Amino acid sequence: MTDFAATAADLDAADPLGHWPGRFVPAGDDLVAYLDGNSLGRPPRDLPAALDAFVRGPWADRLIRGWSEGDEPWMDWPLLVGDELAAAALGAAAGQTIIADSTSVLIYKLARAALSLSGPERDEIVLDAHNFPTDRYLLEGIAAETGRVLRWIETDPELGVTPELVAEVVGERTALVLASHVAYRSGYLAEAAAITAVAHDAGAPVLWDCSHSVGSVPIMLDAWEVDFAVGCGYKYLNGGPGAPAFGYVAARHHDHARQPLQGWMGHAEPFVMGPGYRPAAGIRGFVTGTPPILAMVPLRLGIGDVAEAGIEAVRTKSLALTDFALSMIDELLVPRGVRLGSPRDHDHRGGHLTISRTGFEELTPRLWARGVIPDFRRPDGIRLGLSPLTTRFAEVARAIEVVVEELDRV
Ligand SMILES: Cc1ncc(COP(=O)(O)O)c(C=O)c1O
Ligand SMILES: Nc1c(O)cccc1C(=O)C[C@H](N)C(=O)O
Repeated sequence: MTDFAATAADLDAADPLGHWPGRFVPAGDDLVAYLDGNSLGRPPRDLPAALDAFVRGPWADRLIRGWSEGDEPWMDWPLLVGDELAAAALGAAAGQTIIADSTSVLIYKLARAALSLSGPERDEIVLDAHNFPTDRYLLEGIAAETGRVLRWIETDPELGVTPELVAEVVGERTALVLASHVAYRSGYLAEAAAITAVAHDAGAPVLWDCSHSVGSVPIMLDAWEVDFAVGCGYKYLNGGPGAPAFGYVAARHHDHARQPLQGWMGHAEPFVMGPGYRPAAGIRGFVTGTPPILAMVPLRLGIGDVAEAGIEAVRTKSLALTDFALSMIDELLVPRGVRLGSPRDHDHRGGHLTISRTGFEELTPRLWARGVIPDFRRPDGIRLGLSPLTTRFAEVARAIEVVVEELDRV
């Protein structure tokens, strides 16, 4: 039998990103393994000082003048921090990304903006039947609001969207395709460039939900000719609970796509406070209300961390972590009746793995009680989220050993 603890120690010792977990605030002594950084990332050690500096500096001193004065007036932050993320992790040129709102709100805004590009003859919204609930629910509402219908991509829940499946359902009635770059359950990594091309061949724009890839898997929005994209700030970007999301709109759509939440901060002249709405030029027209500046302080740190580590190095570590977990799953869990619900090949594997077995719903609280923190996704999946900057191989080894111990106890 393989000595996985020893292998993990070797992998940690040789890991070029091995110092990164030490740059995050340590958890209490009862935490054995945190395998949920794909749901909520960890706080960087520098964060308390950064928050303190922001509160005492720009906020306390500058007060309302902070919006318009200083090196980086807060009015600029949605675009400024958006550009920092675009450079670090999105493969997008400046001027196309904002930080604002939640992912759900940005899905609404950008899906409606995408639909504003076509006429009523394009009456179908194409989406993955197994996409994250908020994506499905939002588009259900948008379809009802705009007199369109949903057309489902019938994905295998243990895989995800493929160019072939998308090609089967798009056509001259397609107004929009929405899909997740990495599937929230299976971790399937979609071929974003190929799927975008399939949608474009049918004359439809694509909105990518990159919540489970941003900060973990390299994204090339410009090169893939993506139209719209969104993603969470609190997962691999470690922006903290409820961190604002990012929204990307390709420059070619700025003059044509209209988003529906016409707030004063997206107005061409917000402080004129005039009678009618006139969108600001460029990506600023996709901002709605006052930007969550305080919440961008941790997000900026997280984006800076990804930039410093390098997204390619992050991806290399991510694949090494999932490779290692897979070797343990195959040797220790498959013989105990566990099934892998995630793709094996690197080209289609995101940053997390799902393992399935009846009884996992009851097992999850027992793992949490022992300080091993993955999450459970119905009907029978335990999701092992392996966030490259914060997860050690030793944690993976210990977590899977605890799963084995708990399975053997039953
Ligand atoms: C694919 C995907 N989209 C969106 C969200 C969340 O959106 P929000 O932050 O608005 O809750 C999540 C996770 O919660 C997700 O996994
Ligand atoms: N966003 C979450 C939240 O606000 C509370 C608890 C969990 C979450 C999640 O991140 C769910 C997650 N997007 C998922 O992939 O299941």
